[in-house]
Amino acid sequence: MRARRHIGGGDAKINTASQREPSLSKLVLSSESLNGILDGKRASRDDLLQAYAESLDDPRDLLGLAQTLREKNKGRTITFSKKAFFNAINMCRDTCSYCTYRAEPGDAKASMMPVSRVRELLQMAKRYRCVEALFVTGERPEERYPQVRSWLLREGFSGTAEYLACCSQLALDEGLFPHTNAGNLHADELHLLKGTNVSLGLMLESSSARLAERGMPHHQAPSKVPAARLEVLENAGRLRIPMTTGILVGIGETSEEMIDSILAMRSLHERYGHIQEIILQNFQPEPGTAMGRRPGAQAAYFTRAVALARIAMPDMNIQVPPNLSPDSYQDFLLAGINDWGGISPITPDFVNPEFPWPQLARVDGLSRAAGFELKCRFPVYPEFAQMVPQDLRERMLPMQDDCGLVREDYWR
Ligand SMILES: O=c1nc2n(C[C@H](O)[C@H](O)[C@H](O)CO)c3cc(O)ccc3cc-2c(=O)[nH]1
Ligand SMILES: C[C@H]1O[C@@H](n2cnc3c(N)ncnc32)[C@H](O)[C@@H]1O
Ligand code: MET
Ligand code: SF4
Repeated sequence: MRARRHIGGGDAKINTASQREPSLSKLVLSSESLNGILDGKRASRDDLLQAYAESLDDPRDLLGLAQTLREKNKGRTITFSKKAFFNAINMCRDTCSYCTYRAEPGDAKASMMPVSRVRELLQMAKRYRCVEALFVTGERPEERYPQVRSWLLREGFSGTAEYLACCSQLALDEGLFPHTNAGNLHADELHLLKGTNVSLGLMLESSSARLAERGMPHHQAPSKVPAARLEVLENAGRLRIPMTTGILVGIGETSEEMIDSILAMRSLHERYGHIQEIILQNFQPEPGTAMGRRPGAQAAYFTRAVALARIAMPDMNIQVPPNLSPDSYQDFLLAGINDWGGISPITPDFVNPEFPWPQLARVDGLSRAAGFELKCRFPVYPEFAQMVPQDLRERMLPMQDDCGLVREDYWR
């Protein structure tokens, strides 16, 4: 027997959305398991597999439930981070077949940012009233390239982590808040960076070891073996570091593997309580890479992945970057997201350089038209700020509003 239930009928809070999605105001969930989740039951693996399978015929229940859970837990706020992207060192020990970020020493796009250039860009970022300094590097570049090691030594550092700690301190001194994603780091490196970063990032990408097999995207990327990524994320949990993680959708995983990846992130958070947000990144083929002629993640599949993440983790912060879906990103507001991630007024997305950031005014307008209020957050979400060292937290106070977000008069 299938349970039927009406939710949200006549509820003023979903009026705007129902203008875009007329079915929502009289949402009927036709499966018993979805109704249970709506009532607060934790979604099981079978629930998610079934919800996905049923959504192939008609996605409305899946999306309706995701949107309702989002509203219940996150209200009508959509956040973003006003950031500058520091392409710190883009040489990399690994080679992922989707990646156009990595460079060989001597390439025109090779980057090793001297501390002096980092400081200049920080000052410009501050003039544009950015809040976040996002530091990104390849995977342990000095282990593969002697040129990188000797450059680091000339700059006065024994390795990439030490260099990043110095860059992060500079960011704090210029009034920005660092968030570093340098790939897999050892526990002592995580500990070092916790001292200067309000959060760290490490994409799980996928929990499927199959993707590291011959002919698959992570075959030449030992750091992307799921056990290795999960170990770093666990170490970060033991160190109580607010972590951003996420998955890359559409790189050859099955829908079952995509669901297992979502569950792997949920399990980490249930054990350590430190996953502050989950990024769902849709694969976009980049010219010149091994996967450059593959199709990008299919929009309908990706949207289901977003909704499943919300259903698996009703109160998680869930992010989709707007630049990778330039014509349709506003649709993800109705699939359960509550964050747009970093948007930069001054630097490109070095990972997907073909995809410029949208203008803030446009993101603001589209969010508002869908019934959501755009707010600027720090690279650490308010509910995770208590995990941040006291001295860093104090630096946030003057820029902070009553909710722990960035004051309007600072960023607008
Ligand atoms: O908030 C984050 N966003 C991260 N992002 C998202 C990024 O800011 C953009 O939203 C996407 O690159 C959009 O293309 C990354 C994007 C990359 O392409 C590569 C690495 C990252 C890493 C992070 C990260 O650690 N934290
Ligand atoms: C920094 C993050 O960027 C993502 N990433 C790397 N290459 C691509 C691509 N072609 N399309 C989308 N995301 C990508 C990965 O998830 C990586 O972890
Ligand atoms: N190399 C790191 C990773 O893949 C971070 C940057 S990827 C462009 O996790
Ligand atoms: S995605 Fe990260 S690990 Fe993979 S090749 Fe690019 S820089 Fe290296």
